[in-house]
Amino acid sequence: MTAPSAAAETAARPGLGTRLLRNPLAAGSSLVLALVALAVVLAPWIAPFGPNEGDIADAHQSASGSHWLGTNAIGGDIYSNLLHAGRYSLTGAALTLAVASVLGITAGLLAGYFRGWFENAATAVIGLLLALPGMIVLLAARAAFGPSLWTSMTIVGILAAPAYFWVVHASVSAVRREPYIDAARVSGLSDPRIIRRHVLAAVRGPIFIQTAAVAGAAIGVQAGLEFIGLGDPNMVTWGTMLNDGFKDLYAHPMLMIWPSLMVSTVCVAFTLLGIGLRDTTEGAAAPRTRRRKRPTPSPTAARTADRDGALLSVRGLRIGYPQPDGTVTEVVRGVDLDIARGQVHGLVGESGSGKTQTAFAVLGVLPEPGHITGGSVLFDGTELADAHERTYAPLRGLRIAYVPQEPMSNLDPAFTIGYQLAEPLRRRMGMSRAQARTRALELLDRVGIADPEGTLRRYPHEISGGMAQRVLIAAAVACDPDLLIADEPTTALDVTVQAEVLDLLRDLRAERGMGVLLVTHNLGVVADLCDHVSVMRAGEIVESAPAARLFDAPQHAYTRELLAAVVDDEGPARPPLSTPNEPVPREAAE
Ligand SMILES: Nc1ncnc2c1ncn2[C@@H]1O[C@H](COP(=O)(O)OP(=O)(O)OP(=O)(O)O)[C@@H](O)[C@H]1O
Repeated sequence: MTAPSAAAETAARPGLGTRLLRNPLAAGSSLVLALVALAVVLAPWIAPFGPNEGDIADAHQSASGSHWLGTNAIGGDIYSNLLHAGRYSLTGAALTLAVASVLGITAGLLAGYFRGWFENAATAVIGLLLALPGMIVLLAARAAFGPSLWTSMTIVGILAAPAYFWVVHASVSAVRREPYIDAARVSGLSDPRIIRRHVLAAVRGPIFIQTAAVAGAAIGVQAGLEFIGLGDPNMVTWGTMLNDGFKDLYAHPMLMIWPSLMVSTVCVAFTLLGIGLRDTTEGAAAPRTRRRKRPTPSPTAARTADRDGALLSVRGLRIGYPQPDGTVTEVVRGVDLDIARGQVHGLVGESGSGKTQTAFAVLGVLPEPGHITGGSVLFDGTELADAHERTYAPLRGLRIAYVPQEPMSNLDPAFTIGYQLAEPLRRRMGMSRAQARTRALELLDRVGIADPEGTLRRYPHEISGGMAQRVLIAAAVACDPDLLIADEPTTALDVTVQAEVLDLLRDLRAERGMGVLLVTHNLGVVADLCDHVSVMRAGEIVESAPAARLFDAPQHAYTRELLAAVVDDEGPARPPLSTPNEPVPREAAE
């Protein structure tokens, strides 16, 4: 990750409101909608006449000083009627929006985030709604409940819910795999909070755009329904005005033109607002798409006693992925490892050897449908291998922390660094806003960030990769964890920053006495930091030894192969890539 320019480092991203105002489409359409809304809200005060108030003797008058837009067939003032009608038309559209958004957004969020049976049930119901012939339903409702604007618009809202559902479901399905969502979960935040703060923030752009589209459609549909006579004839709306005007279309075309103009203006303004919103929100808080392992609870394993006082003791860990043909592919096969307090245990091996899967099993965030098929993961006396989320709740983010591989992807682009550091401190440690801020400043200072105050105010795209990794380390150690799991914490960084981050981890380990599980493919990093090393290949640990011994006298042929690849004056290099997942006999050492 290269550092952005200084300008980019200090540039503050304007808020959504400011960006909207800078977009001509969004600003212009918002202005038109605001004026219309203001005029209809103030109708009782600014309209010279009440709704349909008039004298039959004044019927069909042309525009004049007393009737600015003329009068209708019963002498009602058209200008006043337009304003009064707008109240009902806009309220009806708001009702449709409320019903559609509450149903569609809630169902889309829950189905996209939790999946499972709710997703199946929700998609079935949504499919059913899409299959319903809307007009028949509205006609049936009119027959059953009589002419009612509110009933019609509620039904239109229910029928419009799928529009929200699909947009939100698709966005949540994409964002739920983002590392920053995993990171939020690993830091101990609850699902409702992650949905509210991180998922909703990432999908709000599509929701805004959809809202503008549904609002415009609701106004149009409502006018159309009333125009064909499905509305309440006692209520003045733009649709009923169209219906009245149609009766005198040829003799008095203006009776139709004025309400048509209002309906068209509002619909077009909503559509343009949607386009402006799309231009404004896209690329701002849009999630980066990168498929990565996803969290899920883990099942099955035997309970055992605490082993030799180790902080973390893994025995015979097996992880499998069910296949469509009913078999289970095991990607980790019988891993044993122990980590004492204050010890850095390196887990090395080629890409795909199962290092990250092992780390995720300890964290209880294996991606679906992966699960632990055997073995035990004992953390400070608590068995985690078949643990429920309740068991993890007091551990993840508090006693077991995680530093991920790609710093940028693990920070939520929609929130400032300060918010992302302070939120877990407030939620998990019960700190006040001021205390969390002070602690966040201390942490940023501790991890070597030169301008903690400024950094707190920045968004992830305004800091460099090295700073982002420091921020994530600060977040991980914020709650003074007993065990830190760092997955390739320096891979995404350039060499100088790598060295600094390793120094930082070494210092923090010494200060806090944390046990550290360091997942890496880089033997240089292992040599620099680890007390003990386990070498993984094809889902198995082929050699495990104190670091000094492993480097001096490697026992296994594969370890020697790895070491041979890094004996280079240039420094550490990637280990060789043997065939992944090829089973290696444990006794293959020469
Ligand atoms: N979601 C998944 N579904 C099925 N198999 C998976 C999934 N995630 C990982 N695997 C498989 O598990 C094996 C181990 O993957 P893992 O990510 O633990 O490797 P790793 O040693 O951490 O590699 P790297 O250094 O490249 O991250 C690989 O063969 C991989 O294909």
